[in-house]
Amino acid sequence: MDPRELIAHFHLPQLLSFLHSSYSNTSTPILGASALLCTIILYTIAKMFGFGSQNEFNVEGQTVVITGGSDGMGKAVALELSAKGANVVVVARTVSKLVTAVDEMKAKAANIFKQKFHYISADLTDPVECERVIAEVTTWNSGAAPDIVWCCAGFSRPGYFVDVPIQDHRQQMDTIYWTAANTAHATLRNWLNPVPPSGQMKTPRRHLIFTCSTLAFVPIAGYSPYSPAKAAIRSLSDTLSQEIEMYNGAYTQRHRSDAPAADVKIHTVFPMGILSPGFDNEQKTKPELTKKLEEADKPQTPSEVAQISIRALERGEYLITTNFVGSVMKGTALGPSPKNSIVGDTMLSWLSNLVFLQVIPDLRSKAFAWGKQNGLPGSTPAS
Ligand SMILES: NC(=O)C1=CN([C@@H]2O[C@H](COP(=O)(O)OP(=O)(O)OC[C@H]3O[C@@H](n4cnc5c(N)ncnc54)[C@H](OP(=O)(O)O)[C@@H]3O)[C@@H](O)[C@H]2O)C=CC1
Ligand SMILES: CCCCCCCCCCCCCCCC(=O)[C@@H](N)CO
Repeated sequence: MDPRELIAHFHLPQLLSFLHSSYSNTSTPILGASALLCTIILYTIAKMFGFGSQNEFNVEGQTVVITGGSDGMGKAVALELSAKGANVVVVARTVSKLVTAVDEMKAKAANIFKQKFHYISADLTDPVECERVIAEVTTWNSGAAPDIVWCCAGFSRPGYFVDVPIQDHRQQMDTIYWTAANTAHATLRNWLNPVPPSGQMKTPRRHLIFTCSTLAFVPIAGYSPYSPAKAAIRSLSDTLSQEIEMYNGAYTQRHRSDAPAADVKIHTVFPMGILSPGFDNEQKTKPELTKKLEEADKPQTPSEVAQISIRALERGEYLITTNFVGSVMKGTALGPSPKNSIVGDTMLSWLSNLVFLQVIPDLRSKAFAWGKQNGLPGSTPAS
């Protein structure tokens, strides 16, 4: 509903008299507790919609590196950030797609005279290539390190565990986990390099962003080559979000001892299905059972996913989901990860844990019924 409509239907005097009549017989402690509860809920809702908070992800004039920036979600992120005034470098292997992405970014730029765009072709499964990318970006950026690095490279090769050749499982770990870990390693080695007090300049907070999948939270049969690599990224993200605090603590003392050049924040985005070239490709090998189990997913366009993720970064979120089902999947697996909001995330996890009491047995029984009905994959079904 349009918020203006809501306001139009809102009659304050009636509401006040209703509240007065319902509370006139209530004791003071109950009134106090209710007021406190309402305040907490309103505060949480206001926070969730970003009211009253400043932009935690201002990209105007910043230099951003996006791996996998030539296609799908990565390219959509590149276009959004270009429209917001960022300088953008896209990194992937295929040059032709990179050239197109740069042309599209130029067309979307907020101010083409101020912003600059670049591409680097690299296979990020190779850590040496990741070091080269960060060095090349720094040279291109007049000697300054990038301000934001967003790891989007990766694709999914679904299939049943035993049917997928073991080298394909290893390759998924390379393209999903290692492209992200190599990029993070090269980036953080650059960002966290100690700078003496005399060399410190006013540098805005830097952001390292991983792109995961809600499959890192919830298992779905047919994704065994992919989900473990995404779960590993989530674990890396959680560990780094703690480890980085040591550097951020040292940064507060930069006036008197060696410290990194800037404060650093880690984030991870967990999309559901994205209608990308990668998605079209994975549909070709995806088992029918997997398609059935992920029926609750209504894939989003790359630009929707990019816009929703950027808005969440602007609110300063850490683990980011892009729709309701994704949030429920996160809620059941939140565990020890840092929260975006203590009240909101705690309530979400209670709700999700109740929902998942039913969801996991349901997914398993669907798999069982599938085998009973269709037999082994590739074999002739019983008549
Ligand atoms: N599509 C989906 O349904 C979902 C995707 N995700 C994740 O979101 C991210 C984006 O996915 P999607 O939009 O589908 O992307 P696409 O598959 O459409 O594009 C993938 C991008 O990554 C690049 N890339 C792949 N391998 C490498 C490599 N070894 N080195 C450098 N670049 C590489 C590709 O370029 P090139 O091949 O030229 O190198 C391309 O730019 C991925 O991490 C994916 O796992 C998460 C949830 C759902
Ligand atoms: C109310 C809550 C109910 C929850 C039900 C759970 C249903 C599971 C949906 C699984 C969706 C998986 C999308 C991942 C996409 C992805 O990462 C791949 N396309 C790889 O690229």
